[in-house]
Amino acid sequence: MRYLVTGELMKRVDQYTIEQIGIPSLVLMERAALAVFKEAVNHVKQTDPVWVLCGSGNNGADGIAAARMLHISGYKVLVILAGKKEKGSSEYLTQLSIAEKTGVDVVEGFSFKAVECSLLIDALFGVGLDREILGGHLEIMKSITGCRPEFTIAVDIPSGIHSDTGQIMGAAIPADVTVTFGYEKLGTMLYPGKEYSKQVIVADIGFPPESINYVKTEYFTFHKADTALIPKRPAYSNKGSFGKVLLVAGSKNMSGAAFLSALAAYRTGAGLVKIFTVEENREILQTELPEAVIVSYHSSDAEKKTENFEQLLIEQCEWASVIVLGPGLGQADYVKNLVESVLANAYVPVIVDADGLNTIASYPELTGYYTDNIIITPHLGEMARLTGSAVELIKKHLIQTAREYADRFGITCILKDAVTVAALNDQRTYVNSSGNSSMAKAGAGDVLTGILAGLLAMGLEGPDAAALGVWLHGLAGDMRKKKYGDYSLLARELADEIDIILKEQMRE
Ligand SMILES: NC(=O)C1=CN([C@@H]2O[C@H](COP(=O)(O)OP(=O)(O)OC[C@H]3O[C@@H](n4cnc5c(N)ncnc54)[C@H](OP(=O)(O)O)[C@@H]3O)[C@@H](O)[C@H]2O)[C@@H](O)CC1
Ligand SMILES: [K+]
Repeated sequence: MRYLVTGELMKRVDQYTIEQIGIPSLVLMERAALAVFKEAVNHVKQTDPVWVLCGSGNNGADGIAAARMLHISGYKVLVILAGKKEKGSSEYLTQLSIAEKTGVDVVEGFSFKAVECSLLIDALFGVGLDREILGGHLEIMKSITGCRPEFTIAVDIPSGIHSDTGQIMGAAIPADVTVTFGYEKLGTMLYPGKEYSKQVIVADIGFPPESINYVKTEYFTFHKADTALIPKRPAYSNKGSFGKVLLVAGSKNMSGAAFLSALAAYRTGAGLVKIFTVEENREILQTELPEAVIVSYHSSDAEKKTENFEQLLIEQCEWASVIVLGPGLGQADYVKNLVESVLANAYVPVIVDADGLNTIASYPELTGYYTDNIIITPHLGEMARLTGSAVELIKKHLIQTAREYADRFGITCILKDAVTVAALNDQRTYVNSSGNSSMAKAGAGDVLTGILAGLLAMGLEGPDAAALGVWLHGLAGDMRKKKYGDYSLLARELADEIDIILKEQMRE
């Protein structure tokens, strides 16, 4: 697991380390600058022109220190100061004084045109950026990016990217590499900041582990080693040992979503998967996935809410150890009865997706059935319908939107986008770092619900299953992309990749 921080949390880590632990600010800064210097020398020769754009805060101070290291090592470096010197932080003034005494070339402002820059070190704004960039700062950013530096290293975070949301604050400087300090910032994990940051290197500059415990960040992501969280399968077991997944899914002419979700639940390790669907789907699903148990109903009975239908549905809910509600249900009138009955009769984890969510959006009173057993998996459009907010606004505030909705109802909300975030019902927030655009395909969401169901069926706790499921789903996409590229992925192949991930996991 990797901790992530907002700008504010990072400042508190700095502060704690400096004030409580006693490591001087300039010592941290020296290590930060050294990390930037080490990256810089990988990209230029001593004769290449290097520019270091510096703001007047501590991000700028990092930049000046890195410039001094390059200068002492014989590189051709020019420090460009933006903003007012006299407003500079004390570290900035110290670094500037050292740079001047060591003979570093320093200019104030930027007035040259059509000159070459082999490497730009961007130290204009770090986590201190807290408002829209205007005036002189905006001008200098435009002029410098207009010179098209061959390679850019961002110090801590690309200048102009908000460290909490990844949003562009008026303008931003795109980087080829971002050297960030201590912990990765949310702003480099979320789009468009993720794209501006490109490759992110997290440099250890000496923050002691207690500093992150002290600030108690709720944000985290996973990496490869975290697949170890997948429950082991003991030898002395049977199909009942690994949980029973009930999929309430599919409608007339829509069986694909139910199939994909069921397949993924089995591939992830569930012992038994049952699909509760309309009679019209019985044959096709039995043919496509004979391993699944099919229980069917007539939509007319669901519409009338007949006693037999209710009884049948209650029996399925009692049988299940986890329920998926929604894939391919459609939006016919009877679906409301179906969704309501499942929500009312389920006492196990329920993953609500797709038309399950659209139904709740159409009948908001159904949120009255939400319990801490509920995991919802909306994409942006579904989230917009649930909250009444515009997609564009949600996109800009992914974490905040998911968090607010999850907290309001005490549920887990997995908000799916190019970077999926999961506001867990134990207050932690997972920000996904796996996955790629080849997964933007029909059916990929159904595979996710199946993976989540499989993990829950095997006994993983709701919040852990939610985060791990999202991670595995993206990892499957990344593995597939490595083998076959960007374009041709089919959703079912994600389920096949899960198979390979689990096999590797067993080997380790
Ligand atoms: N010891 C430490 O603490 C360590 C810190 N480290 C480094 O420090 C960085 C954080 O430094 P920081 O807090 O000084 O803020 P920074 O990002 O440089 O911003 C500068 C100032 O810009 C201003 N400003 C904001 N928005 C603006 C706008 N739109 N347009 C114009 N001005 C604007 C605002 O000042 P204001 O104008 O509000 O007074 C703000 O204070 C961090 O990212 C890391 O690189 C590392 O070395 C590790 C050790
Ligand atoms: K920066």
